[in-house]
Amino acid sequence: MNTPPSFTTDALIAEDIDAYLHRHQHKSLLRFITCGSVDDGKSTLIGRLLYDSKMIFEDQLAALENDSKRHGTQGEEIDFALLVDGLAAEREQGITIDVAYRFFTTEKRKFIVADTPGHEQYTRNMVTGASTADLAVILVDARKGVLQQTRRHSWLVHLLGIRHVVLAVNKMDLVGYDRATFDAIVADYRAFAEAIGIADFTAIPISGFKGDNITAAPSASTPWYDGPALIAHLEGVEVDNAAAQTQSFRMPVQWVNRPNLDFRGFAGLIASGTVRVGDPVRIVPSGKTSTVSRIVTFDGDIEEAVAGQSVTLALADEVDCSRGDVIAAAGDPPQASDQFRATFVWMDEEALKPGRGYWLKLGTQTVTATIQAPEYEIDVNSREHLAAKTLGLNSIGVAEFATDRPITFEPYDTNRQLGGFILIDKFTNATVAAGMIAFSLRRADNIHWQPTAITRADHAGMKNQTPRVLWFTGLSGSGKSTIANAVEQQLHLMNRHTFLLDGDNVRHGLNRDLGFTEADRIENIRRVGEVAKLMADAGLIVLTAFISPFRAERQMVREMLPEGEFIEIFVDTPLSVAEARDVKGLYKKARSGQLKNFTGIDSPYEPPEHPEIRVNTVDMTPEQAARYIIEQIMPLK
Ligand SMILES: Nc1ncnc2c1ncn2[C@@H]1O[C@H](COP(=O)(O)OS(=O)(=O)O)[C@@H](OP(=O)(O)O)[C@H]1O
Ligand SMILES: Nc1ncnc2c1ncn2[C@@H]1O[C@H](COP(=O)(O)OP(=O)(O)O)[C@@H](O)[C@H]1O
Repeated sequence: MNTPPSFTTDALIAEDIDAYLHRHQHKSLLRFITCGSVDDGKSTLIGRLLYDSKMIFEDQLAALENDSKRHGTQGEEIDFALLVDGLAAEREQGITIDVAYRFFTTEKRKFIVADTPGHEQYTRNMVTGASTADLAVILVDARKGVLQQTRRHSWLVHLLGIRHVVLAVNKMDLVGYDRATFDAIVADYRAFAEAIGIADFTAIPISGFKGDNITAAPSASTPWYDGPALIAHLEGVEVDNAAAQTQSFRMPVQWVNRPNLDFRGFAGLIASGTVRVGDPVRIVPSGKTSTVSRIVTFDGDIEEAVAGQSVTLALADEVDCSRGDVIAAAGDPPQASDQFRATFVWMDEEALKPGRGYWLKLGTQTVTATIQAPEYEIDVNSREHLAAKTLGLNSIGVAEFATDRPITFEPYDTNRQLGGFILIDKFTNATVAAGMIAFSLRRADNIHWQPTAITRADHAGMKNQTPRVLWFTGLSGSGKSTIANAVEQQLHLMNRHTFLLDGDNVRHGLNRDLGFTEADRIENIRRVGEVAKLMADAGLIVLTAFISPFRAERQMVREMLPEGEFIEIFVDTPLSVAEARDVKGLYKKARSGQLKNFTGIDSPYEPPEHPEIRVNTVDMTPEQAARYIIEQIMPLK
């Protein structure tokens, strides 16, 4: 029989508070998640863990006893599920809908458990809970065995890099503690686990409700079971950074610590490996090398530090290194690339927009990333690959990513911290996806930025002007082309070197493969932005006349250019006026349903919030509007 683990008692708090706190501070921490369906008894199990570890305060306990009598499903006994299903809304629905983090502790270890919902739609919450966990407890109802949901959760757990899995076969009391039932479920799960690459798992027959094999094993009802109790297993499982410590040294720089002129250090959390004073290191992506001269911590200098420690490194040489860089073992640095392939989970109500720029955060790095249309979506139930043009809420897919500057990373399989990222919508600031990098694309490794001898300043200087991009935006028929034409003519008369890129014309050549879906419009503007940038690099004053209906893409082009070079001109013509003009008869077609996705009718237009210039074509003639614009942009030099 395994020795039952001893939970912390409150006695020590009263006797010697310092000893109590010291003991708690120096215990290791295990983060784990529980996955299971609403009825698998997950909340009851967590409630029991909290209850048995005495981490519930007295008043909460009293409330629990009251609540159990009122709402509980367990008669006069305490309903542990109520402890966990804290939210009123959840109680009403009878399901757990968000990730709840609970803390408890035993004599040997501290625990943070993320309770993730089992409900079909909530992949997002599950991913959130799993992203920081070292272990997953997958609950199965002994009466039902391995279900679709068990398989889905197990696959996600594996995908997210959790390498320790406990299969908790719950409600054994309801199957008469039958060994054959338990063995059959374990055999069934083993076959599945092997197929998806879960190398090993620990199966434990339990009853969260009755308490069997939770704190002591074997329980009197399962004399045939010779494994550990759940708590003993959680206390003993080796998840300290053993693996991370054997890998090569990497530390993403969080900030540069410069308290005075004599000291400059780079602070961060060591993601993997070991670093010693005197070690040669390389800074990625710059590639500069140096040697560690000091390792400074809160408690003074140390000779050696390992994965999981927060330290400040001082280097022997004055090298450029700032937030977002990674300091790594000189002989085995991680890669830096601006194109890679990744698996990602979409977590926003609004679907992925291929081609749009999102903030990508990886460790301490933040860059702009654009995502191509997914190569495929993965059916989380069957793991089949499905064709997909985008990803919606809770979908998982694989796609190629491109970033505006190289980021330093490692494949997620090797290093969760340097391979995992999130995507953030630039306008709403919502976290819209979580992803795992698979590998850098070879084409990114083989394409290098070629420095040219004649710079953009040389080009502009030769033309004796400052490059600009005059970006006209507005509804179809608002007057973009007419006014842009008039502006170009006037600039031409002033001996400026200009070029006008017009929507209709570009769509006949460079962009003739694009239509008017959201994704095509995003790609249209991306390409036009790139061309406008090249022309500005050549020293030209570029005028563009595209509807460019989305703020995000206009912002993307703005960010591609040096500050002040992008001038957004909003041709602010009301829809009714543009429609009345109907130069090309397109509004008529759109209204009659012959033309789909027409801007302003059944496709959105997002007006600029802070355009540099706004022209009102109701009050101004095209010539007046053009003159007004010229006045605004003068002196152009
Ligand atoms: N569905 C639909 N919606 C909007 N516009 C349509 C559509 N179908 C064809 N056209 C014609 O294409 C011109 C707009 O192309 P753009 O490249 O400026 O559009 S976008 O910026 O990609 O949204 C636009 O030209 P302008 O009238 O000069 O704006 C239209 O003539
Ligand atoms: N004040 C004005 N500014 C611009 N265009 C005007 C104005 N008043 C009338 N128009 C007419 O509106 C139409 C605008 O068409 P166009 O310039 O092709 O718009 P867009 O390029 O935005 O689709 C033209 O026929 C133009 O003569």
